[in-house]
Order: sequence, then C-alpha cells, then structure tokens
Amino acid sequence: MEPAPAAPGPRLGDSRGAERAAASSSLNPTGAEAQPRRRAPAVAAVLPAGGSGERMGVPTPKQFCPILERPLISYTLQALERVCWIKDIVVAVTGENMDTMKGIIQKYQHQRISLVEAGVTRHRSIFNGLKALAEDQPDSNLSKPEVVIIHDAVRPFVEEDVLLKVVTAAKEHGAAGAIRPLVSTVISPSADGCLDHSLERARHRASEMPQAFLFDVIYEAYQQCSDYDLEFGTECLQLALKYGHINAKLVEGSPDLWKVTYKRDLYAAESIIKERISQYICIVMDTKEDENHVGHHLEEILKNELNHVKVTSGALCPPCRDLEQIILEQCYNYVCVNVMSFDFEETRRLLNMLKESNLSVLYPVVVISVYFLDYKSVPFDQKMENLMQIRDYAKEVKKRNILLCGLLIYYPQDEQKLQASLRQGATIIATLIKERNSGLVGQLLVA
Ligand SMILES: Nc1ccn([C@@H]2O[C@H](COP(=O)(O)OP(=O)(O)OP(=O)(O)O)[C@@H](O)[C@H]2O)c(=O)n1
Ligand SMILES: O=P(O)(O)OC[C@@H](O)[C@@H](O)[C@@H](O)CO
Repeated sequence: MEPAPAAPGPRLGDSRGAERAAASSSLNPTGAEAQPRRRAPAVAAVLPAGGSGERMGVPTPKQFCPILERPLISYTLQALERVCWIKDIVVAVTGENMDTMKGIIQKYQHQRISLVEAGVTRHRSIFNGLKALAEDQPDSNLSKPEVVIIHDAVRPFVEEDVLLKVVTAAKEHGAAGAIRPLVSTVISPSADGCLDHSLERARHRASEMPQAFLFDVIYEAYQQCSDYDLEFGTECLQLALKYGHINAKLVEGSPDLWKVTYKRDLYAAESIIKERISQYICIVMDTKEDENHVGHHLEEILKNELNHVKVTSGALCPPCRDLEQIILEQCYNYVCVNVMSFDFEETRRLLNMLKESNLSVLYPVVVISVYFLDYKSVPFDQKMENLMQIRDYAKEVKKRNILLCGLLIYYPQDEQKLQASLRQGATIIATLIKERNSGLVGQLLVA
C-alpha cells in the first residue's frame, strides 16, 4: 500500500536527519563512522516544467493537465514541499504559462517556489533554473545551495527517501541519479532500418529522476556545455561526466518514479492518486459509545471487505476532538450514518467541519450521507423531501471539492436481511470512494 499523503519521513534539515545523512555518507563498510559528523547541506530543487507535452497529444502542456481537477505539476510540488530540508524549489515555465503557474501556486498554497523562464529545450530550462540559484540577483531571495536536486515536474510520485538517497550520494560523489530496470530491451538499428545489435538488458538501466548534484559540479558543466548538448541532450548525469569527469552514483528508485509522457500515464497517475486517498475511511455517527449502533456493524463489514484500508469511527458530539483529529490525519472519505431518520443535520455539521478545515483544497473529499431506513414498512411521504435537499447541498459543497451523495440502506428487523443490506451498502460505499466520480454528486443511491 502506497503511503497516503503523509507527514515527511527522515529529515535532512533537523539534527537527526542531518547527522544520519552526513553519517550515512561517511559510513565505512563496517558501519562505523569514518569521518566526523558534518553539517546538513543546503539543498534546493530545480523543476523543468517548460515543455509542450507533444507526446501527450492534447493542447494543454501535460504538466498542467488535470488529475482529479488539479494540475499534475501541483502534485509534484506537494511531494517536494513535504520534504522540509529542501529550502527552495525553482520551477522553469514558459512566459506564456507564467500566470497559469502563479495561479496554481496561489490556489494550492504552494510554498518555497520561485519561477524562472524556461528554455527551448529541457537542458536550457534546467540551466535557467541553476542560474537563478547561482547568481545573487537583486530581487531574489534565493541563495546558492551546496546540493541541487533536478526533478522533472511531470514525475509526481517522488518520495522523501529517494530524495534523501540521491542528495546524500551527491554530497559524497558529486552527482547521483535514480535508476530503474529496463522494461524493454534496448536495440540499435542499422542505417537500413534493421537490427544492428541489442544491449544485454540485465546490464543496463533506465535513467529516471530525481537526480542530485553538488551545485558547482552541475552548474560548471552547464556553463561548459556545447550548443549541441543543450539542444539535443537528455541526460544531466552525462553532462557531469563529460564536463565534470564525475561518475554519478546510481540509486535504485521505486516503480512510481516514472515520467508522465503519454495519455495512458495520466490515467495511471490518476488511479494511483485515487488509490492512495481511498485508504482511510471514517464512519461518522452521533455517538460511538453504543456498541450495537449499526454504524459499528457497517464499520466492521467495510474493514472485512476492504484490505489495507483503515476504517475508523468518529462522533459528531461537540466538542468533537476525535473527528477533528481524523480530519487532521488527512482522511478524505466520510460516511455519515443516520438511523431511522430523514434528518440532514448531522451531515451538515460534518460538511461545515470539513469546509473549515480546508482539507479538500488538495484532494476531493467524499462524503456519503447514509440513511438506515426500514423503507419497506415506513411509508415515503413528504419526509422524502428532506432527503432530496441533498442535491442542492451537494451542488454547493462541490465548489469546495467535496463530493456529497446519499445512500439509503434497507434496515429490516430480520438480522439476516440486515446483514445482506449492510454488505450491499458497504459495496456501494467502497465503489463511491474508490471511483470518486463527480458525476454521482447529489445522487441518492439505494442498497
Ligand atoms: N523546453 C523544455 C522541454 C521540457 N521541459 C520539461 O522537462 C520535463 C521532461 O521532459 P518531457 O517529458 O520531454 O516533456 P515535454 O518536452 O513537454 O514532452 P514532449 O517531448 O512529449 O513534448 C518536463 O517536465 C518538461 O516540462 C522543460 O522544462 N523545458
Ligand atoms: O527525454 P525527455 O525530455 O522525454 O525526458 C527527460 C528524460 O530523459 C530524463 O528525465 C531522464 O531520462 C533522466 O535523465
């Protein structure tokens, strides 16, 4: 199970992380410390985001293509911002996309971001980012870092551990980069379009991102770069080798480091994000104390049906500390349970808590207002009107990226029938959370 949007892991910035990073780079084979502990390096990141995304085949440059109605680049920025020891993040975007980028930074409250003009090639964009860090520019609060991370803006799934690894390795070797096993064999065609030779796949790797460099190493390499390299090159590690005579340290990366290039990559990225934010569900009920509350039965069935998903319960009783804590833990899925009631008040209170928390700024929050009703014996009359208000309220909270819908679950006296409708209800709830389909907003489903 991939981590949900979580708090940062080991840190380079604080004493523990700095010592661990310094120590790990100075460890000798015996694991004993070979050198005195060194201070943590100042680290900045450069994100090339000036491409046009031709291979994506859509008018919008892929770094601005939406995933769950949020631009792809915002996920990458969030991933880097989660790392507290990266002090500056420099993003290279084209002049025509500068306002778009500024709007994204403002809307999603991104921090530590500086923008520079992109170049006509990826290497030139990266070079512009490095220049912004190198030169003391009058209106810039950027300072030259000891180590610089270079990471494509279209690789959103970068975790702190691989960043720590490449930075630690770069501090020791001068350059480092993430690699992955090749999926396909690399072949070399002859001039007449036939196979000339193939490379032994096991002895080769794919160069991915993030990469990290001692700043002076990569900056001097770019300054010496030929126009051909700047125009046609695709590999920063090669520049460090060619111009800095440094053999970068290669670090095995995780499968999720891939670059969003084709449309299928966007679908894959959306599936991964949906899966990650569906890992935590909270059953909200007016009280938790009553063990026989049907909400607890629903909680147990969801736990049994959904592997690796954390299901908890929270009460709306004021002042409600545990629900506030659950929101703070970034739970993006809430099932508000009403028993033999058409009342909408509980759901309304939950929605107000969610709106005040700003939890839905980064990811859509799913709220399912569940009504346990013995609707085969309780006549539907004007009370049904109460439930229909869900449609209007759902339209309102959708503007805050909260996806609200209703679910009637049959609540018979017969225990066996109740278990069957609970299972049906749990299946519908799991699907709503997993799919996060905004087309179902305001609908009232029946289990
Ligand atoms: N002149 C350029 C070209 C690319 N990039 C960035 O470099 C990263 C990786 O490049 P790539 O996947 O090739 O992006 P595009 O060039 O946009 O894609 P395509 O080749 O399909 O047009 C992307 O974040 C892209 O925005 C950049 O900053 N400046
Ligand atoms: O070549 P493209 O511009 O598609 O993407 C750049 C990639 O080549 C690059 O990110 C990795 O291979 C690591 O250098």
